[in-house]
Parts: sequence; structure tokens; C-alpha cells
Amino acid sequence: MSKDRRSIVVTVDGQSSTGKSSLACALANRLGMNFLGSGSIYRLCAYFMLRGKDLEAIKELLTESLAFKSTQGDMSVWVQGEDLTAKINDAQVTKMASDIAKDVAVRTQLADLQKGFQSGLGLVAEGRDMGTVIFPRATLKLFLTADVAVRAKRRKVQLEQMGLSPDYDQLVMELKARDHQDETRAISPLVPAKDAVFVDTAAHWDENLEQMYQQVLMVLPKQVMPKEVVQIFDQVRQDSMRYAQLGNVSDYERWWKGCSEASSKKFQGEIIGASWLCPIYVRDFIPDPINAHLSILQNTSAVEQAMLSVFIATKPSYERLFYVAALCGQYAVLSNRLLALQDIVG
Ligand SMILES: Nc1ncnc2c1ncn2[C@@H]1O[C@H](COP(=O)(O)OP(=O)(O)O)[C@@H](O)[C@H]1O
Ligand SMILES: Nc1ccn([C@H]2C[C@H](O)[C@@H](COP(=O)(O)OP(=O)(O)O)O2)c(=O)n1
Repeated sequence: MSKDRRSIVVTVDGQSSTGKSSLACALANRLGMNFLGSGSIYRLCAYFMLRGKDLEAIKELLTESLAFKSTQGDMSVWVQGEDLTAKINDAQVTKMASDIAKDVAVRTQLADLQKGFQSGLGLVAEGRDMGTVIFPRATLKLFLTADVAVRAKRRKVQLEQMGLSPDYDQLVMELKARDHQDETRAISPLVPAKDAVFVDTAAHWDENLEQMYQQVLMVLPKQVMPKEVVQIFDQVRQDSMRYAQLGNVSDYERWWKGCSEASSKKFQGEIIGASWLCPIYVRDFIPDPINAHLSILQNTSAVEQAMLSVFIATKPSYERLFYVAALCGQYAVLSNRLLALQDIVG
């Protein structure tokens, strides 16, 4: 399948409470991309319908004033400056969202709104039909799964944090009923895309959430980068680790120069700066002082622990953006810090 090269699109589909929003939000933050929570759009639609608004008016309202805001990893949903997150998560709205999602008119109206989120450097979109219907040519499609008991536990905690008081058994029943309805509807049912990568999020229940994100980040660049670039990157990473362990600055510098030359050659002189940082460098060491982008690194306390490679190209191209995205992802993996893609390329 030929992939859409206009910008990177990562889709995250799956059943309720598999962790789609959490994962999509974390990926969007780290890669400096837009976030689309399509489930929230269906919830908002249900919420406003329950208050007597018609579909046209709802679409207009959401097109004008819907905003997703991320605070400390949690995504909140705002319309006309009001945080509606808790309100659209109550049981009545939740059931109604799944009910109206069967309606062709609703899906058609909301499809354009969702496609409109694809702009800038890229998009991470979560929902039920992101990889199958809305963005069938997405760069990377993830399909999350998890046992219903795990999902109900998560949903209970999540709703309690929003000030709601759900019953566990009731939640299990509601999740099953909603999964069934979402999976069996005639239009845009919840099914994995043929080219989806499956991620079992229940397997990570006892692990740090962060680790799960990191694993997916590791998958992302490999999916979006050309194979030969992945190979170079892996080699660089291994070399960097080796030199870091040796702790020998002059060997490292020789290697670094070689890397710069090799990468300039590879990209036929289009790269104006290729800088490689390694854990052995202290924070105030700047290998390439004319490279202003490196100043970002001086403000990051985790630089010594992280190997970061930054390419700055004179002519940004998708290959290069993918590459930088990959490197940023890698940086996030290693340094456990957020670094938005636009900070590097923008
Ligand atoms: N891998 C995970 N391990 C533990 N808890 C998770 C995991 N992924 C998500 N959660 C938690 O489960 C709840 C539901 O996650 P969410 O991302 O909203 O799921 P979805 O968007 O699929 O409905 C949230 O409170 C979130 O913090
Ligand atoms: N792309 C989408 C997203 C959600 N829906 C429907 C189906 C879901 O039951 C509701 C609510 O979705 P939401 O992702 O918020 O639900 P969960 O948080 O996963 O429980 O909307 C859809 O039909 N298509």
C-alpha cells in the first residue's frame, strides 16, 4: 500500500479503555504533532444532542472551538473555552456516543472535521476507524488490545479521578455492550486495519506506563523511516553507546567527525549540520558552536544520559522530518524527557 506522504499520520484504534487516548496523546506530544481524539468528538456530539442541538450546529461549533489540551499526560477536551472532559464521560453520554456512532449522517458530518486535523508536521489520531476509514493511508497504524477486566479497572480509576462513582460490574457490562455495538455496526465498525500493528496494553499493566510509550516510540521511527536510514541510525546508536562506555573523548571525536562526513555525503551536501552527542560530553560542551539548535540541549538536564543526534537540513523533506522525528523519539526514549519535533526543525 502506498503511504500518504503529505504528513505523518499515526492512527491508534481499539476497544474502549485500551489506552488509545493516553498513548496517542503521549506520542503526539513527543513528536510535536497534532492530536485527534475522535472518541471525544462522538461524545461531544452526543452531549450537545442531548441538549437539543442539531448536527449541523454541532459540527460548526466543534469546527470553530474544539480544543484538545494536554496537561501532565492527561488530555482534556474544551469547547468555547469550557472544559467538558468530565461531562462527556458520564454513563448517559458514553452510551449515547456509541448509539449515534451507528448513524451514517453523524459519521459523514464528523468525518470532515476529523480529517481537518491533518496538518503541520503530522497527526496522531485515536478512535475506532482512524486506520480503516478516516486515514486509510496512514504512515503507521496501531491497534490496541487488552482484556475487559483490565479495561474496566482502568476505566473505574479514570472515572473516579473525574469525580464520578462508577460500579465495576456495571462498567464491565457497559464495556462489553459498547464493544459489541461498535464492532458490529454496519458503517465503519471497529476492526483492525489489515496493515495494523497490534499492541497488547494489558501485558503492561504492572509496568510503568512510560515504558509502554517508549516501546511504541521505538516502533514508530522504524515504520516511517526508510530502511537504510534505520540501519545507519542503529549503527550510530551502537557506536555511541560503545564510546560512551569507553569514556574516551578523542576517540569519540574522531568517530563523530566520521559520522558527520558520512551523513553529509549520504544526503548529498544538503545537510548543513550533523551533530552527535554522547553521554561522555558534559552539558556545556558544544561540538559545533555555529549550530544554534544545540542550545536547546544546554537546557536539558538529561543530556549526559542521552545520546541525541540532530540533523538540520537546508531543505526540509519528509525523509528528513521522519528522520528527525525518529531521533527525537529516540531521545525521548533515552532521556525520559519530552522534546517536541518543532523545537528542532522549527
Ligand atoms: N498501559 C496502561 N497501563 C495502565 N493504565 C493505562 C494504560 N493505558 C491507559 N491507562 C489508563 O487507563 C485509562 C483509560 O485510558 P484511555 O487512554 O482513556 O483509553 P481509551 O482512549 O482507549 O478509552 C486511563 O485512566 C489511563 O491512564
Ligand atoms: N472513531 C470513532 C471514535 C469513537 N466512536 C464511538 C464509539 C465509542 O463507543 C464512542 C466513544 O468513543 P471513546 O473513544 O471516547 O470511548 P472510550 O474512551 O474508548 O471508551 O464513540 C466511533 O464510532 N468512532
